[in-house]
Amino acid sequence: MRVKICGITQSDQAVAIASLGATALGFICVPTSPRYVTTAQIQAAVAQLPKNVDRIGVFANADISEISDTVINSGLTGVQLHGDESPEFCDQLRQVLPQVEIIKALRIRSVEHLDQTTNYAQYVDTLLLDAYHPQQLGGTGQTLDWQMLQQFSPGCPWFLAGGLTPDNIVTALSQVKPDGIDLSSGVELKPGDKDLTKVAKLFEKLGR
Ligand SMILES: O=C(O)c1ccccc1N[C@@H]1O[C@H](COP(=O)(O)O)[C@@H](O)[C@H]1O
Repeated sequence: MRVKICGITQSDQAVAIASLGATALGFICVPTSPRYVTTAQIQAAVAQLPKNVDRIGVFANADISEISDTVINSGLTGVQLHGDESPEFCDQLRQVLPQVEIIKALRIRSVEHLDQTTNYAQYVDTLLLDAYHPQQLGGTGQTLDWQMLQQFSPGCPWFLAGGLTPDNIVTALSQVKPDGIDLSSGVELKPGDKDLTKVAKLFEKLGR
């Protein structure tokens, strides 16, 4: 199972988290986020990472040229679209960045909202389900209703996100069978400052 730790702002923490076992690291490219990092900061972190660790840039309602410039200049291997991007937008982005993993994040309000995942499965590599928050786009620490996701099988690989922590991950994975998990605020001291003790506890709980 893939394990993505998101909201990395410091190169030394990126290296430490990769060596603890993360298979992907996420960098927030949304300027309003307290976890926002510049292209130069991503470049500095990425330069020190082993090649087998995926480097994902998180965007929300950015235009294709901005995403493409950031990917090319910082060495990202994937993009996570966390805003209101349409399936057509995902398809256009894929034409521009054919080698880059496209992850569409959907913020799920209720079981009915799960239906929209079918519109995206053919245009993206991976889906990511996050909890809905009326004011914030992500990094909220709010969990999804895991029971509602017991039968979830979108036709492409998917990440479970939203309020996951070392303390609730075993319960979450006893109910849901995603291809990957994504954690941010649940392994932080404060926004953008990862707690390496919590990250180590996560991998211990995962039996790795
Ligand atoms: O973390 C942020 O600040 C952020 C800002 C804008 C879009 C997405 C963001 N984070 C993503 O939110 C989910 C869940 O985070 P949490 O575990 O509930 O704290 C995660 O995928 C982050 O990539």
